[in-house]
Parts: sequence; C-alpha cells; structure tokens
Amino acid sequence: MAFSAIVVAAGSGSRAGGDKQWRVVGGRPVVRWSVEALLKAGADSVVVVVTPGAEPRAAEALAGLAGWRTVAGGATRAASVQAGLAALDVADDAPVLIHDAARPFLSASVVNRLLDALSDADGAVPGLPVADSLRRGADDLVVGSIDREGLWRAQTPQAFRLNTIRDAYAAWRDTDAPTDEAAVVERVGGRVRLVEGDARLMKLTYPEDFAMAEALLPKTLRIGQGYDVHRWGPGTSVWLCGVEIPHDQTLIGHSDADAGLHALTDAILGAIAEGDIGDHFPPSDPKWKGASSDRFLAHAAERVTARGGRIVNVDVTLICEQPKVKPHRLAMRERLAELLNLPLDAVSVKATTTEALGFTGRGEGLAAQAVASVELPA
Ligand SMILES: Nc1ccn([C@@H]2O[C@H](COP(=O)(O)OP(=O)(O)OP(=O)(O)O)[C@@H](O)[C@H]2O)c(=O)n1
Ligand SMILES: C[C@](O)(CO)[C@H](O)COP(=O)(O)O
Repeated sequence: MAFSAIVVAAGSGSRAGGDKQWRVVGGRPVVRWSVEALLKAGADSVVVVVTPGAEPRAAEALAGLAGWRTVAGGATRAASVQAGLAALDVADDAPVLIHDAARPFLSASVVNRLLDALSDADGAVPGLPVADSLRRGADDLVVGSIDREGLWRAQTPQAFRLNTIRDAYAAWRDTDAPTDEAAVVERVGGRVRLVEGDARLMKLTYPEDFAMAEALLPKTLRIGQGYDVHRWGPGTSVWLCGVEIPHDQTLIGHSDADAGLHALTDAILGAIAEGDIGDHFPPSDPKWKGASSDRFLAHAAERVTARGGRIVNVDVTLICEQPKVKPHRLAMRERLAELLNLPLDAVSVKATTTEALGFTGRGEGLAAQAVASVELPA
C-alpha cells in the first residue's frame, strides 16, 4: 500500500542531554535511521519536522537519501506533528505514518502490520504489553497499585488516513497537548487498532538508552592481521609501539619506522577491509617523512569509528634479539590503549627472538606482527 510519512525531529532531547536526534548510533545519526527505515519500507515521501534553523543539520544527517524534505516544527510534539500534516501534499484519504525520530530501529514488518490494520480501523498503533507490575508512587513511597491487565506501551509510527488525523487534531480542545496521535483519534470516537510492536523500537529518551541502542544493533566480528619489517641503522633510540626506547641503533624508514604501530595499523585496516597503511599514507608523499606513526594508528581507529564499529582487542608481537622489550612492555600497552581509547586489558604486546636465525636473528632488521578484532554493524 502506498503511504507517506512524517518524522518528528523538532524536540530538544532534554532528558537525553540534548540534541538526541542528531547523535550517532551504530554509525548513523538517529534521525537517519528513522527516515531510512520508512523509505526502505516503501514510503513515497517523508516530511522531516525540525526546529527552525536545524535544516542544515538535517541535510547533513540525511545526505544521499532521496524522498524527504524538512518543515519547521512547534513547541510541543503535537504542534510538530500538525506542522508535518499541513505540509503533506497527498490525497485526503492517503495513509500517513507519523513517527518519532527518536525511535530509530523501525522494521518493515511493523510498517506492514500498521498499513494492514488501516483496512478496517481509523488508526493503528504498535504496542507492547506492559510486563512489569505498576505502582503509583509519591515521595518515594508506594501509594497505590494499578492493574496491568490490558495495558500496552504505545510506540510509533502511528498510522492514519490524512483526513482522519488532521480532522481529529482540529477537534482537540484540551489545554494539554496530547502525547500521541492515538489519543487524538480516540477522542473523536475513532477506532484505533493495536498491532504488535517491537522491543527494538524503543524511544531514546535518557542518556543510558544510547548504550542500550548500540547493544541492540546486530554486529559482526572481524579479525585483521598486519606485518611489518624495518632495517636497523645507525642511531641512538628506536620507536616501538609508540614508545621511544634508548638503543644503540635505530630503525630506518620514511616515517619514524615504528614497525609495531605499522603492523597494528595494517591489522585494523585489514579488519575493516580498507586497504593498507600505504594506501592511506603513501611513502612517496614527502609529508609523511619522519612522521610520528601515532597518527597512522589514530587514522585507522577513526576509520573504524566512521564505520560505526569499535576495536575489541589488539595483540602485537615484536620479533627481535635487541632491544629487550619486556622492560618497556607496560609503557607500550599503555600508549596503545591511550591511542586506541581501549582498556589496558584489551591491549597486548609480546616479544620473541628467532633464536639468532634469519634476518631478525642476525640483527639486520626488526619484524612486527599484529592482530586486531573489530566489531562492525552487521
Ligand atoms: N516540540 C517537539 C517535541 C518533540 N518532538 C519530537 O517528538 C519525538 C518524541 O519526543 P521526545 O522523546 O519527548 O523528544 P524530546 O522532546 O526531544 O525530548 P525531551 O522531552 O527529553 O526534551 C522526538 O523525535 C522529538 O524530536 C518534536 O518534533 N517537536
Ligand atoms: C509518541 C510516543 O512516543 C508514544 O509512546 C510518546 O507519547 C512520546 O512521548 P514524549 O513525552 O514526547 O517522549
């Protein structure tokens, strides 16, 4: 069934600490999840209601999506919904879904249930039965109980034909704004059907809800590995895993030749299949001459964040006869943990010799290998 949609995103998000509709969850702004879900579910057009002046933020958050436009919202959610209704350019009896931007995880099955229900009802609302006991409280004391039988938690989107919801709002006389559209249509005697909601369609209201939303997202675990070698040459210190160690030689390279950081950067880039360090920082480019490898690692970590992912743990092995790594291992782990914003117990640095065999054994060069695991949105 063809339908259009309104996404209300003109709130202040005060209970969440402000601006929740623009915050990034799972690599995308909250409002983008909501608009994209409606477009994917088949919406012909989406009117996004924003606070006056927030249009550029909406354009940035929704860049690359087609089929949406903004209108300015009002002081209450109900006023914002009415601004969206006034901006719709569809037939009087066209189905309209009205959705909170703050409920990002909308599935096509909820949309289909709502549209189906409109065939014999004036409106449809996704709901979840109340599972907890309900108590009335005053001054931290229980002062009454409420029978939860027959009680539902109403979610959005809520579905109506345009004329039904527009006329019902026009008839609303209370001084208090309604909390949702079901209440408005019910007030004029409309039959609003409850359809099965979805626990993932939770409304992001409080700061802690954002961690919950991240946890709800399906994830995939990726592993990447990296390897790097640098030749020993004359010098007085060497950089390894972001720590400068006094030594009678140094590693030779275009940058600071920190083989540990290079291997780890490649491991992270490998986990997200975004090429290798040379693709991002070509050795032919003079601007990387003598550069601190910290920035290479930070760049790889930023790429993970940009993909909505997080690094879970890293493990680096340095292969050399000298210098002895153990005395510096904790400092190296602490530096990597700092650069990657990871807890110390998610960062491992190990070392081994090759029993005097091969180029590392002969002291011609140092090798490093690394493994990184990364969680990405599925
Ligand atoms: N004047 C308003 C108030 C709310 N909303 C939207 O209505 C939805 C549900 O409202 P709520 O969760 O209460 O959002 P806020 O009003 O932003 O939050 P708070 O009450 O914590 O300030 C949100 O997508 C919000 O952006 C809106 O468009 N216009
Ligand atoms: C519309 C709604 O999300 C349905 O549960 C809810 O009523 C919005 O309430 P809020 O106080 O604006 O968060």
